[in-house]
Amino acid sequence: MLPVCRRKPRSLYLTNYLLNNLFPIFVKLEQLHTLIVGGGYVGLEKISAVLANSPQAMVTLVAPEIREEIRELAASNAKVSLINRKFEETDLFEKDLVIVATNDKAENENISNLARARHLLTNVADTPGLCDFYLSSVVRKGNLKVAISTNGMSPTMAKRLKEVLAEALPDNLETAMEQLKAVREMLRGDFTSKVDELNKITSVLISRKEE
Ligand SMILES: C[C@@]1(CC(=O)O)C2=NC(=C\c3[nH]c(c(CCC(=O)O)c3CC(=O)O)Cc3[nH]c(c(CC(=O)O)c3CCC(=O)O)/C=C3\N/C(=C\2)[C@@H](CCC(=O)O)[C@]3(C)CC(=O)O)/[C@H]1CCC(=O)O
Ligand SMILES: NC(=O)c1ccc[n+]([C@@H]2O[C@H](COP(=O)([O-])OP(=O)(O)OC[C@H]3O[C@@H](n4cnc5c(N)ncnc54)[C@H](O)[C@@H]3O)[C@@H](O)[C@H]2O)c1
Repeated sequence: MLPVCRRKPRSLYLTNYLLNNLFPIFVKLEQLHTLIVGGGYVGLEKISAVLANSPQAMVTLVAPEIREEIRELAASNAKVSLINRKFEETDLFEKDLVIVATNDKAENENISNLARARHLLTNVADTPGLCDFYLSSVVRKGNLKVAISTNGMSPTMAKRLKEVLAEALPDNLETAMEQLKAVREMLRGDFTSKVDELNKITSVLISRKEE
């Protein structure tokens, strides 16, 4: 009989990871303060991505010119503030994350250096080499969220894969997750026996090829 939980030796995972060293995390943006610098097309793309995932995120956006769509987002969201001028270093005070998206490459680098000196996690939209983190393409099915990155190689590929995965993942996953949550809360016993039980119940989800 196959064991319920058959993990590959860790070294095999490590060889696969060598190509892409990004560490994926899921961030609670409503507990942080995000600064976006730039209010053009890319500023709009980034604030839309932030709010689509974290509608309660606290966001400040600074730019001398701010697109109308961003103004509309801010008008309907009390946690979004707009500052209508060029970036100043004081904008970095009390921020946790910074997304830099002006159309001035040298200024983007300057802002990223100031942010880095303050140990702020920074994304510079036009320069992957200056980014501490990348935004990802996101597939959402209820509580399930799958984030995709191509290691900066092709955002278009990430966007397409999102569409493929959104279609491939079944819609009833939410019900399955709710039931598993209920089982998880009901299970008694030590941690190991709970993990064994949950793995047994979910083994039907994985169709393994017999070796
Ligand atoms: C996933 C997504 C998330 C989001 O932004 O929310 C995202 N870009 C998206 C779309 C997109 N961006 C671009 C195109 C045009 C076609 C193309 O170039 O492919 C399209 C496609 C489109 O819009 O259709 C242009 C582009 N993007 C970057 C550069 C600079 C460079 O590469 O040098 C340039 C060239 C600028 C120029 O030439 O002027 C850089 C980055 N873009 C990233 C994320 C990070 C890497 C993600 C990864 O690891 O895969 C990274 C490194 C930094 C970052 O921005 O965080 C979002 C998909 C949303 C969705 O799922 O619908
Ligand atoms: N990462 C991505 O997904 C991606 C996609 C496309 C383009 N880009 C790059 O992003 C950059 C911005 O593109 P865009 O289309 O948004 O440009 P845009 O011209 O539409 O907007 C530029 C914005 O930057 C603001 N700005 C300029 N100087 C500023 C300063 N000192 N302080 C604050 N704000 C300032 C302007 O007021 C304006 O709001 C370009 O360099 C482009 O190559 C990145």
